[in-house]
Amino acid sequence: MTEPTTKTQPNIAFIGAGNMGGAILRGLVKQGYPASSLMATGRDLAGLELLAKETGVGTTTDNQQATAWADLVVLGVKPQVMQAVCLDLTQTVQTTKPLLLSIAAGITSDTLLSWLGGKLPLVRSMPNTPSLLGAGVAGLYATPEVSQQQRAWVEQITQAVGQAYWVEKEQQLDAVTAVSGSGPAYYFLFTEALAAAGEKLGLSPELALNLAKATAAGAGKMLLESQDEPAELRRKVTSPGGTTEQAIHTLIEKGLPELVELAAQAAASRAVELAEELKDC
Ligand SMILES: NC(=O)C1=CN([C@@H]2O[C@H](COP(=O)(O)OP(=O)(O)OC[C@H]3O[C@@H](n4cnc5c(N)ncnc54)[C@H](OP(=O)(O)O)[C@@H]3O)[C@@H](O)[C@H]2O)C=CC1
Ligand SMILES: O=C(O)[C@@H]1CCC=N1
Repeated sequence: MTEPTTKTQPNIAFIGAGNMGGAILRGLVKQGYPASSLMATGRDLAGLELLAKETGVGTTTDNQQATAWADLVVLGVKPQVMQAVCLDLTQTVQTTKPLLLSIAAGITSDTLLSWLGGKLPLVRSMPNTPSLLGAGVAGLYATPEVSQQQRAWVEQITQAVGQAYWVEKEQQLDAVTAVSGSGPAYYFLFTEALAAAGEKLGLSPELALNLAKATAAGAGKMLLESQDEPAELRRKVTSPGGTTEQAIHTLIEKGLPELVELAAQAAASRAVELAEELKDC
């Protein structure tokens, strides 16, 4: 067995560097993480070449080779291919005992470890794509085998691309998925809908989209930077008897809060379903 390393900047292999894994990897490179300590794998050689050119990281189609080199292995493939990827890595990880970091929705640590051949230090993370811009947020859950040093690695990497929050119970990651993992898509949908509404009110498509996008970005910045709670920020836009009041009244009367709750419940339920579907496939 390899001795646990005390490195402060571990070698990190991304097994799959697509939308999410690629966002974290690019975020790390932007934050100055040494490219020589990063490696990405995939099946598409041309895509890997482009990634290597853009970021300077090492690339390979050989998952075992990347895993054997790494102190920390990010499992960044889709849930549906995770089992095959893990089974192929069993011997390597049981020999070198790296820290595993799964970003897959749903799949539990028990299932992942059963595919990886038994006990290993494993963290499950639920990140989101704004990580690409250093504006991500992730929920993290660690299995008992994860050392303090390994927790520190995960925090360092996660905080290089955004905020990191540990959860006590693994199940809570499904709620994190429903709120922040999938969440960017909800805000994008709202922006699309607001832009479409602007068009219907007579704006050009370009202007309507620019207004909706800039408003989402400005509101997001206020949410992060203001001392006020969201409800207070909303109150400050809402003049009594004014225009906002009418819009907010319509959104609430037509059930936006209930709709959001239903959507989040659907996402969390899907995470549970995915875990069940994939457990024995
Ligand atoms: N997208 C998101 O917003 C979020 C996604 N996640 C999770 O991240 C994971 C990946 O999702 P996402 O990034 O969207 O998916 P993508 O399809 O964008 O990325 C998956 C990557 O895996 C690579 N891949 C597929 N098979 C293999 C293999 N056998 N060996 C190595 N690499 C492989 C693909 O590259 P190639 O085609 O070259 O093989 C691809 O780049 C999922 O488990 C998802 O639940 C979590 C939070 C947010
Ligand atoms: O849609 C998905 O399943 C993944 C997980 C969270 C965001 N994207």
